[in-house]
Amino acid sequence: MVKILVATKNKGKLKEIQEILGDLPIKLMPLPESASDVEENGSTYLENALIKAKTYGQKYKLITLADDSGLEIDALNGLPGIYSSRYLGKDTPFEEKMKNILELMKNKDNRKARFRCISVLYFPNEDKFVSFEGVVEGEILKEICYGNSGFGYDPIFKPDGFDKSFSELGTEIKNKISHRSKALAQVRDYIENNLLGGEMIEIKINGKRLPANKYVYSVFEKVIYAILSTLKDLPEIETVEIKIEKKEEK
Ligand SMILES: O=P(O)(O)OP(=O)(O)OP(=O)(O)OC[C@H]1O[C@@H](n2cnc3c(O)ncnc32)[C@H](O)[C@@H]1O
Ligand SMILES: [Mg+2]
Repeated sequence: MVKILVATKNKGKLKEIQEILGDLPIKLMPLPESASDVEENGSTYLENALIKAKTYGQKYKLITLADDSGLEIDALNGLPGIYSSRYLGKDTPFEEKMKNILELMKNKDNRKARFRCISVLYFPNEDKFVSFEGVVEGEILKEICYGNSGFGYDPIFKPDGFDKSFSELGTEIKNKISHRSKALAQVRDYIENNLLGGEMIEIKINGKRLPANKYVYSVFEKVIYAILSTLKDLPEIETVEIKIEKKEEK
């Protein structure tokens, strides 16, 4: 089974990634508790996501998924943006960070904001990566609205089209519309098409189905054809069919 290391130290992020990609036939591996911190000193989300993905991917020698994300507030010229984690200090409680933001936003009419997420999938053997972006537009609320879920700045962010904070809306709704879920939808497509084999090959022998995906098929192609050509010549085998199906678009 394909193993993917989820390179985040943020438990809220990890939980969302597990919820969003959990149904894929892959094994998502969290970082060991002992994994050391990395300094996210890049100047873009992509650079920071790559620092995390490469550091842990090379260390643990696994395909690695990392994301760098942030809350961009128009009235604050895009801040905290890529500094979202470090804003007022990395270990400062989020309540304090949010109170500070609400104070700075006190007299601002323009409350437009967005969460942005850049997800990176890194392949240590080839030293290659793919990256995907997701954005959710919304507004900064006038007060902190805690709900039962979410993390970070969720209690002060209201996505467009809803009248509650991300924390109050709950995980199910957040995971359908969030920046992270939009980036991860593309990660999912990439995994399905490139690591799992997007096309299914179906082999029927005497009408009985023997399914295998394109990856299995590509590895065993020659063997399968050799077996099939042998089977074909056996008197008890009536038909041997090979059908390649395109997976339906979601
Ligand atoms: O780097 P890792 O270990 O993944 O965890 P982190 O919390 O440091 O994550 P980032 O470097 O991506 O920093 C993003 C900051 O923005 C916050 N953030 C990211 N996604 C969020 C979300 O979906 N809801 C609320 N806050 C979020 C998060 O709490 C961080 O403070
Ligand atoms: Mg971080």
